[in-house]
Amino acid sequence: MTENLIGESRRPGRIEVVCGSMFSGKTEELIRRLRRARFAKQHVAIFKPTMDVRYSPSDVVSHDHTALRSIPVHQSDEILKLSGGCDVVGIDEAQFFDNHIVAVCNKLAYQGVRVIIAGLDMDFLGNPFGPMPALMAVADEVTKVHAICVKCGSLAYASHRLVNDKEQVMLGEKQEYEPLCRECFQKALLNDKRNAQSRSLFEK
Ligand SMILES: Nc1ncnc2c1ncn2[C@@H]1O[C@H](COP(=O)(O)OP(=O)(O)O)[C@@H](O)[C@H]1O
Ligand SMILES: Cc1cn([C@H]2C[C@H](O)[C@@H](COP(=O)(O)O)O2)c(=O)[nH]c1=O
Ligand SMILES: [Zn+2]
Repeated sequence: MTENLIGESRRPGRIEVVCGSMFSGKTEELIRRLRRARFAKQHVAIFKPTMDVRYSPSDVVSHDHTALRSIPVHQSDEILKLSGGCDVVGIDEAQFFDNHIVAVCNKLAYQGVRVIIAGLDMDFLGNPFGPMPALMAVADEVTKVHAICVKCGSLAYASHRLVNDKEQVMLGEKQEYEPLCRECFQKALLNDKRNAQSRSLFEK
C-alpha cells in the first residue's frame, strides 16, 4: 500500500488503478483514498456503471457495507461531462465500461485530475476483463489487492463462479462467486469442466 503521500493534495494529474479478485478490498481501498482526498479539501466525484445495482442504485458499497455516494453513468463519456471542477475522480467496477474509458481517464489526468479506478482484473475464467488491462497499461500506479482463498487460506488470485452461467457479465455475490488462490482456482475450473462433460453425456 502506498503511504508516502506527503503533499497528496498537491499531486498533479495521474491515474491509479486498484485491481484484484472479488472480495479483495478494491472498493474499500477506493473509498479510503477518496475519503482522504476529501479530508485534504479536494473536490471529489465518484462514478459507477448504472448496471451495478447490487447493494444500491446510487452508492458505491463494499462487501462490508462501507458506502460513498456516487453518480451512476451509462457510458464513460458521461464521466467527462460530470466531473468539471473535480480534483479527484473515483470510478468503481471499471471492468463493466467500454474501452473508451481509457481515453476518458487519460484526458482527465492530462487536465490535472487524479483518477482512481477500481475493477476486476480477471473474469470468472481467468481472462482479462474489459478495459482493465488497458487501464493498467496507462496507469501511473497499479495496486493489486488480494482476498483470502476460501478453500485454503492463501492469497486469492481469481473469482470462481459457483453457478452455471457462461456470460462474461453476471452480477453476483457470495452465492455466485468465491475467491480462490491460483492452485484452488485451477482445480475448480477442472472440476467444472468434468461436471459439464458428465452433464452433456447425461443429456444425450
Ligand atoms: N474471502 C475473503 N477474503 C477477504 N475479504 C473478504 C472475503 N470474503 C468477504 N470479505 C469481505 O470483503 C471485504 C472487501 O470488500 P470490497 O472492498 O467490496 O471488495 P471488492 O471490491 O474487491 O469486491 C473485506 O473487508 C471482507 O470484510
Ligand atoms: C468474476 C466476475 C464477476 N462479475 C461481477 C460480479 C459482481 O457483480 C462484480 C464484481 O464485484 P466486486 O466489487 O469486484 O466484488 O462483477 C461478472 O460479471 N463476471 C465475472 O466474470
Ligand atoms: Zn487456495
